Amino acid sequence: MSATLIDGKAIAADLRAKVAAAASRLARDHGLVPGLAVVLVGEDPASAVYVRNKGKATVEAGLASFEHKLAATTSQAELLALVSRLNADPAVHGILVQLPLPPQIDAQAVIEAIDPAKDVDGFHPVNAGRLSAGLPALVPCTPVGCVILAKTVRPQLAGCEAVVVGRSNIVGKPVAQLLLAENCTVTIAHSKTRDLPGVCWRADILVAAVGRPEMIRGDWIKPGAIVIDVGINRVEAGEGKTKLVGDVAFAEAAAVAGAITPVPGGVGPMTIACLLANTLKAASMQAGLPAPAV
Ligand SMILES: Nc1nc2c(c(=O)[nH]1)N[C@@H](CN(C=O)c1ccc(C(=O)N[C@@H](CCC(=O)O)C(=O)O)cc1)CN2
Repeated sequence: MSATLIDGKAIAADLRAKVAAAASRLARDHGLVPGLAVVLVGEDPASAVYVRNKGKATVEAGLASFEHKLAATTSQAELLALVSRLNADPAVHGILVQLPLPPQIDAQAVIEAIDPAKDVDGFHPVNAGRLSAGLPALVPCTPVGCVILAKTVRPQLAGCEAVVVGRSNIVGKPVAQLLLAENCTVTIAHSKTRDLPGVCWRADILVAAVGRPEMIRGDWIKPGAIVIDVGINRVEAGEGKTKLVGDVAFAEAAAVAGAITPVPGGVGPMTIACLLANTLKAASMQAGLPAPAV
């Protein structure tokens, strides 16, 4: 392996510590304790772990955590009623409904029911629109984490060729917008892209957010590129065991890239750290205070 390993766990810990320090100043100077409500519907084991980790990280950063666990049979109307109560609750500054949701619930309707000012996931069309217009917004956590990680290697991204593989509303599109805001030349590639290896090979910064285990091979990567792997795929590891792999074939890619994020321990931990930062920002904005720099 010749690439520098980008240590998402350490960078996320540093961001969480900065959020905790800013939260403590907010409480001391303004008596304001940012509150984050996380809603879990159903018993998906991975989602339950993520929600538990979010609650723990929230409390550790000195923020208030409100957890709502609903049965897998919860109706859309029941979930919308809870969102409406959280929108009206002054102790709740951020609302996150864990995805995926059970099939009887229309996730987009739920996202659109969240007050955009409390939308710490940054998924509401108002926030998505503001991001694409270059206006201040609550920005999705995983994409912000990707850009922070890339900038630890190359603080000035202006002029870089960036290729984002994946066009989801949650990662692909917002990360492309953020890279554009950094003055990168951005290509969004997807399942219908012709010559995907050739497109990836153009990238100084390659963001893989396609959700297919180890799809991006080492010989698709330009020597020296920064590779940010958003994929978290659980695959068979033999003898009845499983392991997590990203969307990038790590060992192959690490032999040619300049820097690369591992899975686990890369982008994943940044998602929760950026969620805390968004909650702090949302609480400050709702109180008419400037967003603390973290
Ligand atoms: N409402 C939302 N739902 C989901 C989001 C989101 O941002 N908002 N993202 C993902 C899940 N997610 C947070 O919710 C998340 C995923 C992964 C990690 C993480 O730290 N992963 C570790 C590995 C964890 C493991 O062992 O399984 C890592 O990559 O090191 C944190 C948060 C979908 N839903």
